[in-house]
Amino acid sequence: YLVPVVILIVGPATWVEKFPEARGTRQSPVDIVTSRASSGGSAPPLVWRYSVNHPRSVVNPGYCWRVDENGYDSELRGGPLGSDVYKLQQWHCHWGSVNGEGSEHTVDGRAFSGELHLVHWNTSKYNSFTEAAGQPDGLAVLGVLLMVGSKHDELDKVVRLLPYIQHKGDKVTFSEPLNPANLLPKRIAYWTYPGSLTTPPCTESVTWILFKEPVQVSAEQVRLNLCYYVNGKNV
Ligand SMILES: CC#CCNS(=O)(=O)c1cc(S(N)(=O)=O)ccc1C(=O)O
Ligand SMILES: [Zn+2]
Repeated sequence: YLVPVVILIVGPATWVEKFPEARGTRQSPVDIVTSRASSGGSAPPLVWRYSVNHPRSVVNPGYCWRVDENGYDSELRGGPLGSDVYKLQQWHCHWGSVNGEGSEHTVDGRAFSGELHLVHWNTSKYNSFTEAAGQPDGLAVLGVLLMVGSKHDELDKVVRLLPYIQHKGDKVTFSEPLNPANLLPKRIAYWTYPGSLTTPPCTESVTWILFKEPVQVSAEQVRLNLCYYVNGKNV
């Protein structure tokens, strides 16, 4: 008695069929092999400024949760970004289906419980986020590795809203003051490399800046993210 087996192959292995960029030469994420990283030499300091008191929207785009900055002003400059100034467009989080895995980047083969991405676009050279997202120097993404530890109060301003965006396309707007700078680690040492979006269209338009120091989130905050992921609600 043969049981019909249907194997649905989705995910990175099939992306190249629909998104040719996915077979490029600067694809992300990568494993950071720390022994092969060169020192930053005389790169200028990386500096950022974010607006705090403006309405933001939390959206369920289907691959995690995303906070839109709604065009309010901000600046990221210096470090590997040359003389260009970048502006924060959105920030989002990647979680795994079980604790202890879920980050996109790994460090010496080690995965973390999640990874926060703050997506900025080059306002010195381009007129819109969409235009910048198609250019090799168009985007700069700050990556923050997440590990289980103490509760993260700033991130909790978003995590507590997740029950209201349980399905793909759901959106909730909030006005509580929030400073994205508080999502970053205290020690700002980072690895940087030219890469791509980690999900389709996998465009090779991202200067990745991944902070070395993980940030702690509580087990409950991981569980809250997982429960929506595990129940197939794609948050
Ligand atoms: C036009 C265009 C575009 C890409 N948008 S994004 O850069 O916010 C992004 C960035 C990333 S990531 N993980 O590379 O930062 C993932 C997903 C998205 C997305 O919303 O599609
Ligand atoms: Zn991301």
